[in-house]
Amino acid sequence: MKEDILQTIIAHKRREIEAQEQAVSLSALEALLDTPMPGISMKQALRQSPFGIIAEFKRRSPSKDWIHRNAQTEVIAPAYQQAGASALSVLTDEPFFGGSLKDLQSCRSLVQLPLLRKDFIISPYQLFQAKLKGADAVLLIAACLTTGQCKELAHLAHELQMEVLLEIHEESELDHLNPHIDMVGVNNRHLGTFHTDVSTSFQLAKLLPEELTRVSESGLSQPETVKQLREAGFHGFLMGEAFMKSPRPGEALYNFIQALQV
Ligand SMILES: O=P(O)(O)OC[C@@H](O)[C@@H](O)c1c[nH]c2ccccc12
Repeated sequence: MKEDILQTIIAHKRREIEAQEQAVSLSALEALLDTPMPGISMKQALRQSPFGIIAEFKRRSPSKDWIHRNAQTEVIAPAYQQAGASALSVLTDEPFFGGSLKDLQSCRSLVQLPLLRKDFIISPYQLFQAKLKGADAVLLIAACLTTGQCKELAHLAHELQMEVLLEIHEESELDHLNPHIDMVGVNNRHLGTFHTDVSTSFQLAKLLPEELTRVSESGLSQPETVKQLREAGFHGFLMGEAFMKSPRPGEALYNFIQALQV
């Protein structure tokens, strides 16, 4: 039987949060935060850009292993901004993606773009961490949450002045939509099996609510595909590996944006 990697990651995540909470309690974390101030709007940035690329900082993944082992935020984040990214997605999961909250915090000090905390968020604790480290938006993955949990977390994210990107992979997960969702992302990769197919986005496009900012995620590498997705109604395009596998991800993004213009 194929092991479902998502279950493994979530089990790990629960233990990780438990340990973190033991070191610094939720109320201690809350006390560190003054009245939350609005962040930089990711949905606005995506709507305003003719390109809408959300460039991801990702060192490794369970499906590809190491993509860019020694990647440094100090080099890549400013280069992404310079190249024309609309927002940055920063993986903060350590064991499976080689990221950290430090990476997020570092990116905050380096760029003025909206930052998405990309992790497997299952607890309010992680939302406080995200805000404290400078996130403007958080990812909530429908496959990891009940509709009730999703609503509670999205509501808290808004209270903390962060926007919410809800990730879905199939039509049935649209039941996770609630009034606190700002953006809906269609992940072309199934998180359990890693199978990636861009037609997932094209198929779900017609079912996504008009008022939400729409993002297509994963497995994107061709400018032509991104152009077609835009025509299908998407505003944002979350891309990691296509750039990170290059020794100079900023340059790879620059070239990609050039190609979108022809
Ligand atoms: O590297 P890619 O194929 O361009 O994919 C980026 C991003 O969509 C992917 O990293 C991702 C989408 N949803 C996730 C949830 C958790 C971790 C990672 C992801």
